[in-house]
Amino acid sequence: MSGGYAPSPPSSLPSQSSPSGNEGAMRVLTRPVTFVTGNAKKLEEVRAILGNSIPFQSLRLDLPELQGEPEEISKGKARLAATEVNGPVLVEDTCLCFNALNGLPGPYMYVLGTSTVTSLKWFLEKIGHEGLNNLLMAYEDKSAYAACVFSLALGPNTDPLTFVGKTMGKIVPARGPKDFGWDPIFQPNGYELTYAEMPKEEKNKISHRSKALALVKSHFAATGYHFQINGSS
Ligand SMILES: O=P(O)(O)OP(=O)(O)OP(=O)(O)OC[C@H]1O[C@@H](n2cnc3c(O)ncnc32)[C@H](O)[C@@H]1O
Ligand SMILES: [Mg+2]
Repeated sequence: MSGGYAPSPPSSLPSQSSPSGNEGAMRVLTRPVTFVTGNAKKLEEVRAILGNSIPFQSLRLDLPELQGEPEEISKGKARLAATEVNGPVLVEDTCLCFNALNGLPGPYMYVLGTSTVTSLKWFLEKIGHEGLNNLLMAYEDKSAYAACVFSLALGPNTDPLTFVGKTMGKIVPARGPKDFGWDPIFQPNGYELTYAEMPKEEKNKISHRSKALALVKSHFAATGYHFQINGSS
């Protein structure tokens, strides 16, 4: 595990308390939220976007992903992560959706509304940026969107909450550094640069990830979770 917080006490389940008796129930978390991912670049972005807004640490773990609707994949990952960590966790699942493609077969593609959603980790490894472009060769419509579903589970056996962020754009031949997934082939609407060509701070202002995380931050602000970590109040 990495992150700025000391090792956790054994109990991590959220508890309910109402210290003054008239403020309603307040959730006390005895551990920071653990962001679980196998992807170092995602972690970099999440760290940069969250800053110090939520006490969090990270755990590098490649969780198995059940296929299904994006929210179900993300929730499934959160349930596995919460059991693994035995505490509050945040996970996310990202997908890239091609509006022109509908219902390509295979276990790693499924249809969401009118778009085809792919498990791009697998797809990227198999066919690369050029292959992804080629999928759209026969279509004039190159429009696409990047979507991100974060799931927050406060502990094992709790129902995860989901937060969705979406950024519209188009698929273009690869431009820019190739160090993060499909960033070189996604050009967000209103920009002449691909995600990969943009300065990181710029991507983090407009990305699917930052939009979903803005909702996560609002949730934390609105629910008033109280972190009581290692005796701190
Ligand atoms: O452990 P997890 O968090 O699941 O990490 P992952 O790399 O498996 O991530 P996903 O299943 O969500 O990602 C599907 C693919 O999309 C890529 N990806 C995710 N977010 C991206 C982003 O913001 N820009 C470019 N590629 C991204 C990622 O590298 C994978 O190849
Ligand atoms: Mg994954």
